[in-house]
Amino acid sequence: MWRGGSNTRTCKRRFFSSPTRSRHHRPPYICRLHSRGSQHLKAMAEVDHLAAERATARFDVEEMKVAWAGSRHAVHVADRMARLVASDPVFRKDNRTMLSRKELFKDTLRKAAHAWKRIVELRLTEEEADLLRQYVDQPGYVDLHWGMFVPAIKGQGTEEQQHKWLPLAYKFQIIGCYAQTELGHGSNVQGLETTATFDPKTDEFVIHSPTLTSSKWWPGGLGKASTHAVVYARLITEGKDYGIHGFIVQLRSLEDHSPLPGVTLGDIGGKFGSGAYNSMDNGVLRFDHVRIPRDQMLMRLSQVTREGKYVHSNVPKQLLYGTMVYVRQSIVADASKALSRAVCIAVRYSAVRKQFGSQDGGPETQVLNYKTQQSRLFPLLASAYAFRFVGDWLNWLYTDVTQKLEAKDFSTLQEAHACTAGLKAVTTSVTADAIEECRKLCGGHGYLNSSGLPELFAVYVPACTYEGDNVVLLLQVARILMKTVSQLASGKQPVGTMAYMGKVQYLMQCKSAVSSAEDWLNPDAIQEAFEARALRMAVNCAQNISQAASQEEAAGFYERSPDLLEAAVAHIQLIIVTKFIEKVHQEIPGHGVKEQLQALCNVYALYILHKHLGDFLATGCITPRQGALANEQLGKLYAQVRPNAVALVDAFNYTDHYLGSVLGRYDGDVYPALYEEAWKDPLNETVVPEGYHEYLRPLIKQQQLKLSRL
Ligand SMILES: CCCCCCCCCCC/C=C/C(=O)SCCNC(=O)CCNC(=O)[C@H](O)C(C)(C)COP(=O)(O)OP(=O)(O)OC[C@H]1O[C@@H](n2cnc3c(N)ncnc32)[C@H](O)[C@@H]1OP(=O)(O)O
Ligand SMILES: Cc1cc2nc3c(=O)[nH]c(=O)nc-3n(C[C@H](O)[C@H](O)[C@H](O)COP(=O)(O)OP(=O)(O)OC[C@H]3O[C@@H](n4cnc5c(N)ncnc54)[C@H](O)[C@@H]3O)c2cc1C
Repeated sequence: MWRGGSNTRTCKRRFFSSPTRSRHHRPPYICRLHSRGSQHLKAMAEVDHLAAERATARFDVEEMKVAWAGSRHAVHVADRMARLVASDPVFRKDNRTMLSRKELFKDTLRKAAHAWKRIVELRLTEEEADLLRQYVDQPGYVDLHWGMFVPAIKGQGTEEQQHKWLPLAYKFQIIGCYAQTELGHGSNVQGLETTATFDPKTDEFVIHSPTLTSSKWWPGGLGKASTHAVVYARLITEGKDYGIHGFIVQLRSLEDHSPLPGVTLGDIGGKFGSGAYNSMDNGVLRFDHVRIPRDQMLMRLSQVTREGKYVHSNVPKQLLYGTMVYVRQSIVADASKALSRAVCIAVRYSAVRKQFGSQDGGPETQVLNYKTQQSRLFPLLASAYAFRFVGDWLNWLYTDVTQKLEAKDFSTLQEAHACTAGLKAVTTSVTADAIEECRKLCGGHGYLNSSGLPELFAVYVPACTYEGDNVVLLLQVARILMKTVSQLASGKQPVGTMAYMGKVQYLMQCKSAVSSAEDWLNPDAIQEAFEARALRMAVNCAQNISQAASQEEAAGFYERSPDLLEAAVAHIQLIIVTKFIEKVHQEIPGHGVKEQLQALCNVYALYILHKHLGDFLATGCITPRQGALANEQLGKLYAQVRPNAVALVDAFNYTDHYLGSVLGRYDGDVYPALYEEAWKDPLNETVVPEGYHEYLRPLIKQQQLKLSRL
């Protein structure tokens, strides 16, 4: 209903199975040991500046790739699609930040059309096509077409409507977007102002923008590309306002792309950063009494009859928000991709970059060997893995809930909302901050566009806002937490990710048994501390709300909202830690793979504990001494991660094309690439800059003249 270091054996398989593979898929250093193809390998090894790093890895990188991707099949498909994109000149993106907005938009249209052509020519499956688009790596109208327009019709359209509209969308005979947000309201969906008034005389809805603030504002793909939109508007029939509903509205002519009568359309203007999200035509849309047939109201959840009678099916009205739930779930999966890209760049570059001599006057130190660099970078590496696994779990939850909804079982709707909203908020906030941290970890060169990090940040950071502002979403989680706490007294057993709250008697008074740094390696110790912290924070909030506002619960919630945010974050961090622990408990094949994931899981959990030590201490879950022991163990774990760091990012299996970073190159040959890249800047097209004769020469001459007069 809602739908919308490697061993030689693996090296041999990789290398000889694919002799034409591109530079960024060079086999690991250890492959040099293999006799066949040794000349080729030797030539490559000469430029593999990270070879020594790869040789220190204590696990099977190929098997880690499988653990990361989810299956051998997933590695294989991703590898094929990534190489297909990387080898196609139309998909080049190294010049993107130097294009004007118009050039960039046209380039996006060209890439989207070419991607579609390749998808059709090669008869790619849906999975392959999704991956291909992902590796093209340029935000554009297709994201909204496939990511929101199609899912909205699938989730909210009747079978008849799906039958009519989906084939058109699947073949790109129409291009659609998701037009919900308005100039005046985004977070508050119930506050939207656009109206859809039923006219029984003509059996049509009249779509209208009554005020400036009711202009649709932000929808991606709306500005220039879309021919259709799912428009959210207040349904008015028989003089009554029935609130927000979805409607399929044609916006542009299918002949010449001009706006239809009564429709005003445009792009809302340039956005943060060069290149970046400016490839997307986020748009503005106004309606002046535009008429659409009645059957273009999405009628799966509720209907308007020919006579104008409103009928609501016997389903929760929140199903209207199903497309957002679907996309929030995808955004969580996407967070681990963005974070792992940034971390891959920062880890490789930190292994290449050297600063200051060693104590004994020997060679300079790799910056990756500085403990401060490790303590900033390795938690981010661990977070990338943590988000990857929680994203997989969330995808499972989403599929499970969808199946239940099909069977009219709505019991897990709240769980799906809380998990998608909360995980979307936490993973995107952490990822956005982490990309910026990776930029700083790369020093000055990280600030160059050619590092890939400024653009990655600029593209990623709106994820904290779109599909629900993160604060607004965390407050939704907090509300559900407060509801759950209030139900504990009545003996109602919480379920799903809230089940731990059922252990309230124990968790409210338990004391951690940790007495040595190693004790923090015990997953039960970690789990208990995180559960106790989350529950105690939630219970404290609930108590404060009831004490602070004896008159109104809503007023108390409002007063305590900053604390509630923190309680929601604690609950979501518990989910991430729990899912990572569960993952590590599974059977994981490959030499050393499980051990590495275990270490990363501990890094993730103990880093969060260290960062939020105040919460753990204030709620009395652990003592200051136990907090210090956790930090001590964290230091030991960083030392354990260090020799594996480069191989752990190699396991993401990203091509140099996808990374788009001279600092993150697979071969680590950073300096020639940086040097070469600089000369490509349009400013270097002429030796003497444009403007010299107008502005520089007269200035210099004027000063010279003044001096000569002295
Ligand atoms: C690899 C691919 C990756 C991504 C591909 C896609 C590309 C993405 C590009 C980005 C495009 C961006 C698109 C957009 O931004 S679209 C617009 C998104 N807008 C929002 O997210 C708006 C946020 N606001 C809301 O969701 C709601 O207004 C809000 C939930 C905040 C409040 O809603 P409302 O006022 O109606 O409700 P209440 O708070 O009073 O809650 C009432 C009850 O409903 C429950 N609830 C709320 N939401 C949901 C839901 N989604 N599902 C289920 N239940 C929900 C809530 O818990 C309350 O329950 P109770 O009554 O039991 O308390
Ligand atoms: C790049 C991008 C792409 C987008 N694409 C689309 C799209 O395709 N389709 C579409 O319909 N929309 C789209 N949007 C719009 C997006 O969904 C909204 O911007 C988003 O939901 C946030 O709403 P807002 O802008 O109204 O923020 P506001 O709600 O105005 O937020 C402003 C501030 O107020 C705070 N705030 C708001 N309410 C509360 C509250 N109750 N309690 C505490 N604090 C609060 C927020 O935390 C924030 O700090 C896009 C936005 C961006 C940036």
